Amino acid sequence: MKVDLLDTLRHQNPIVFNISNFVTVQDVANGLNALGASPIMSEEVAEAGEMVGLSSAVCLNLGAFTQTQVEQIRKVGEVANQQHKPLVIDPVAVGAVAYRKMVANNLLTHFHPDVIRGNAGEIAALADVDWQAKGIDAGEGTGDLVAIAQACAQKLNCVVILSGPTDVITDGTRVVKVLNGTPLFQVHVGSGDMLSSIVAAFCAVEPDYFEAAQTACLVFAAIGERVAQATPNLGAGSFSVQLMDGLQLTTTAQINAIAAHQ
Ligand SMILES: Nc1ncnc2c1ncn2[C@@H]1O[C@H](COP(=O)(O)OP(=O)(O)OP(=O)(O)O)[C@@H](O)[C@H]1O
Ligand SMILES: Cc1ncsc1CCO
Ligand SMILES: [Mg+2]
Repeated sequence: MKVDLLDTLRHQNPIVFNISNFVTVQDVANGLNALGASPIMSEEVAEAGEMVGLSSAVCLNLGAFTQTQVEQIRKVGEVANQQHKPLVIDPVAVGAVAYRKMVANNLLTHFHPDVIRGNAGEIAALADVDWQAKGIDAGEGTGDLVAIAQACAQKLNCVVILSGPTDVITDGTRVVKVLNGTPLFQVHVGSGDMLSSIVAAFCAVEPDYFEAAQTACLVFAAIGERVAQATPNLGAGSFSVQLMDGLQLTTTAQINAIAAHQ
């Protein structure tokens, strides 16, 4: 696990272009900025080419799109592929809303993502595995999470992160699990969106996207775990503030000291 990539990221300060959702856009911008990347957002299809051109990675969040935004998402994904910029997709709630799954599957015929990051309900839906997703949350299922993540990665020929209490990262064959984290992530809407954009930031500084994805998961989960441990009785509001501080201030040595992965 290349935790030192965090120092590279902070040194390079890569621009990450995000199409975010209106619910969590502030978290995504500030999370990236606090960690050491440079976020930029846009809702205008006419500037898609320039936006991708100035960025070192792109993250497309499918959290709350209109039909106009779907056109923009498709254009940005196509341009990212043409310009060989790393492309991360966050398929929010595709397991809970049939329309979203149809839109996501259609988008995936127009461009190829390098990494897909979702919870169990979302990754199961993209892999066509039976699962009871609950809105934006993972929901419940009985399937083997590693097998589901691998099936999704093989089907879509990309790296897949199936996040949750344990994050599963796979390229379809190799599998790494990140065991760090805190249940407080679940009481802050947008934890997943932040992680997806941070995955893109690591892909900007590490061309092996399997490595970039696992490092992003470890860094994010370990920082959350560390801030949760540091303050007893932390609640949802203070956790999100402490998490921002942690993203900015946590060192690679502090992450290495608690890193738990297999
Ligand atoms: N119970 C838990 N214990 C430890 N870490 C967790 C737990 N649940 C989620 N996480 C961590 O929270 C982060 C976000 O993952 P999660 O699977 O919750 O995304 P999500 O469902 O898309 O979230 P969101 O609704 O915020 O978009 C990951 O770093 C993951 O490791
Ligand atoms: C709550 C919510 N609804 C659509 S997107 C979103 C934020 C989590 O992605
Ligand atoms: Mg999510």
